[in-house]
Amino acid sequence: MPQTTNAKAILELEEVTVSFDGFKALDGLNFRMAYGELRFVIGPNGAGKTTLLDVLTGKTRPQRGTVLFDGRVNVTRTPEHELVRQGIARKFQTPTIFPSLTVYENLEAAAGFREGVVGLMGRLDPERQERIEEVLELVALRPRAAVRAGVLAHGEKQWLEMAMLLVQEPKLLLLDEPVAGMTRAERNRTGELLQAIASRCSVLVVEHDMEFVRNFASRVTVLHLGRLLTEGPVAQVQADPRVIEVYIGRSYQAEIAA
Ligand SMILES: Nc1ncnc2c1ncn2[C@@H]1O[C@H](COP(=O)(O)OP(=O)(O)OP(=O)(O)O)[C@@H](O)[C@H]1O
Repeated sequence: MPQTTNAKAILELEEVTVSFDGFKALDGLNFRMAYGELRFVIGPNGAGKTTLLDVLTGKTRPQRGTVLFDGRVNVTRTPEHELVRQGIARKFQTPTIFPSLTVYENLEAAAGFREGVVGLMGRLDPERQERIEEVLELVALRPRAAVRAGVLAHGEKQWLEMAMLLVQEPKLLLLDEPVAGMTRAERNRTGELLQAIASRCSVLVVEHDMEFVRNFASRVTVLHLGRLLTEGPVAQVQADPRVIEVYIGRSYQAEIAA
């Protein structure tokens, strides 16, 4: 019943407040995301973007507000490892791959990880092998499957790490500045990849690179001072005077109008 599924939110935050010694990194934040969305979150430095990701993974616990994942998981009261098990995956900027293992072995290790199976020593069942094959295809790393991960290019390492998260079949993938340090070609490939990934799971991307956001985002959320400033299609958000205002003095010409 796709209609029902689409209507349901993968994420629902209500009035979420996170204070650090009285300073509100998130200040009554309301945020909703539907299943299958590729959502970009932008905002000036200190807007609360990283704090939002920290709340979603259970790393930071809000003082106020509710966070509901998948219509049933009370995020603020669930241990971090349980949130991973429930399907929230986060990719940090620095890849955490095993450099001395091949691309395929990295994926085997990741595929075995979720169920506590020792993927490196034993054989994976056919279902997991099939999942690895599928994901290799998706991230276009099939030709590199036998290559040691340590020698991959920067972009390829990032895609491998995304693939390692995808073989664990998350419901929600959180990405923190996925294109930082990438070449233009790598950024374009990553944009296409994120759109493809969104057909398998919901994706929330925190991003600074405005050109990338313009090229690949459909729906954008703008945070400012720990609150939701505005939200909507990328063109509408870019033209919003409030968004222009908060970016002025922060290289607006370079970041937004380039
Ligand atoms: N552990 C902490 N202790 C104290 N203050 C913190 C802590 N974590 C974040 N902050 C503050 O909360 C505010 C929001 O930080 P956050 O990192 O979420 O912003 P951001 O939007 O991710 O910014 P950036 O784009 O610079 O990464 C900042 O002013 C930051 O200094």
